Amino acid sequence: MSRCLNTWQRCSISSTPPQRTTMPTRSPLTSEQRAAATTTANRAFIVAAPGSGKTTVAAERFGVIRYDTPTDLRRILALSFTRSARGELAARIRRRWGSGALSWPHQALTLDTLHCEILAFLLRRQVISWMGDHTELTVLDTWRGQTGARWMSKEMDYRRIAVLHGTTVGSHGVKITRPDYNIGAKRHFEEHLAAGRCTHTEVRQIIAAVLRRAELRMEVAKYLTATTKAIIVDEVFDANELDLELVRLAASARISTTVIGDPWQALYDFRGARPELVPQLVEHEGFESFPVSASFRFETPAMIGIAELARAHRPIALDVTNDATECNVVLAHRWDNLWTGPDCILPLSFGRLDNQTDAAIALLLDRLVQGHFGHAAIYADEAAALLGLEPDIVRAEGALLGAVLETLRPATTQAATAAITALRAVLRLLGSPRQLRRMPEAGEAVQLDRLLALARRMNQPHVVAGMTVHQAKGREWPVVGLRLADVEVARLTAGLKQERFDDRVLYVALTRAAKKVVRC
Ligand SMILES: Nc1ncnc2c1ncn2[C@@H]1O[C@H](COP(=O)(O)OP(=O)(O)OP(=O)(O)O)[C@@H](O)[C@H]1O
Repeated sequence: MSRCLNTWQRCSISSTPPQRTTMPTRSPLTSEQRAAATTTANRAFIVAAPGSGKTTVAAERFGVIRYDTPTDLRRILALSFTRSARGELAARIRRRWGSGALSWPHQALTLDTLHCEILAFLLRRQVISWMGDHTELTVLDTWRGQTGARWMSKEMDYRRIAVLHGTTVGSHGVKITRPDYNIGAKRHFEEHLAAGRCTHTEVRQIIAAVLRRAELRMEVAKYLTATTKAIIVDEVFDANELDLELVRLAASARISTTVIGDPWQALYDFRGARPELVPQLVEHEGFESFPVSASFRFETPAMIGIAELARAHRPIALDVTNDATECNVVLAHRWDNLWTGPDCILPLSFGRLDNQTDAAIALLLDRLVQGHFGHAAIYADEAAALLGLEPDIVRAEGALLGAVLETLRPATTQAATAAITALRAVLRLLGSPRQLRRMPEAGEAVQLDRLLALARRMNQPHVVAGMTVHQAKGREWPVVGLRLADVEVARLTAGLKQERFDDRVLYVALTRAAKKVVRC
């Protein structure tokens, strides 16, 4: 759960100006990278191949604009689409320019956080009003677990969406277009709104409605112009229509606007990414283009060749390894593809948490992942939240989960059944208000399989981390293993096409390796 803060006061230019720090020395960039990072163009479009330094250039440009105009005290905003991408961009900015680079008012944000910030400003200023006159909202990632929420997949189902009636936020029923956790009953939905509670989806719906109305759009433009000198949007091909509309607004408000991306790496279809709209935006708004072509990631002729073949839509055949531990990481499109692989692959998640037993087993996985790799499993915090637990407390009491893992070690069905009983007791000890209910037979079989999969991995001398391509985006390793379904092998043989989503996933997977990519 994230609290939507009203950041107007924090961002107001009338508040304390940021500390001026000495500009650090810049690292060597290629002439293409330098031209892109230092351009004085007010609208810049940096289009680049994988490993050619998009994030490097984004971080460089952040500091160039931040430190080269000391008289303008408005913020520089580095924007990306997911928390992990935002984290990577912020880390690169700090590494390049020091931690002061992101001191107030300068920020690295997700687009979703920017939407929340704009909404909070509009509510504070009473440009629009929320049910119950809330000016601060609790913005959830999902409706899941909230009163009235259920999984909706049938086209005949209606879900509630947030709309603007005049300048007041209300709700409306619409048919389901994609399956998700939603609220169908007007009463439940509006009770949440009246309590100041919504998800990022409702925030996006309201901001989209605001931007469609000229007088309200003008208020957003005024807010952004008053607070923001420049925006730098990394991975712009992951933007949805609303994100692109905000970019358009910033550019037309004369805010320095830099967008950076590679059309081959657009992966966020589930968030409504519209990569095909980026060229139109760039052309209509008169962005100056800066290609960045030389790749620094690929250290071997084999990797340079694979990246070239992929972009040229030519067939690719990968070597197969029988020993996945020679890889630094193993990637797959879906979590299931990793769990059906060799036991030396330890995937960092089982995927979506559908019930409390899923969540409890995810905590066991977290304990195992922490032990092997020294960091959390993916969705571990969500698992704790679903069980009504604080992630820090779960981690502090890790020995309890460690003991449950030990009961699993014999890797038998009896051991797995005993582990579930032990897990119930541990959740009670940790203070979980939830109880693991008995599941239907099919569900229980899935959970026992998961526990046995954990047990087999506990008994491996070496394990290698497995993650999905979405998690790996923006990152790199020396040797990368891929778990491919037959249909994906066929796609590689046929030659990848940029306009196919599944092919772009394969492209991102192939291009994470510096030295070698193999099938395993
Ligand atoms: N001019 C340069 N000289 C040396 N190394 C560089 C240079 N520019 C980038 N690199 C290195 O190349 C690697 C890839 O850079 P970066 O991650 O910025 O590329 P990217 O285009 O964002 O990658 P991708 O989109 O494929 O994730 C990094 O290890 C980075 O440090």
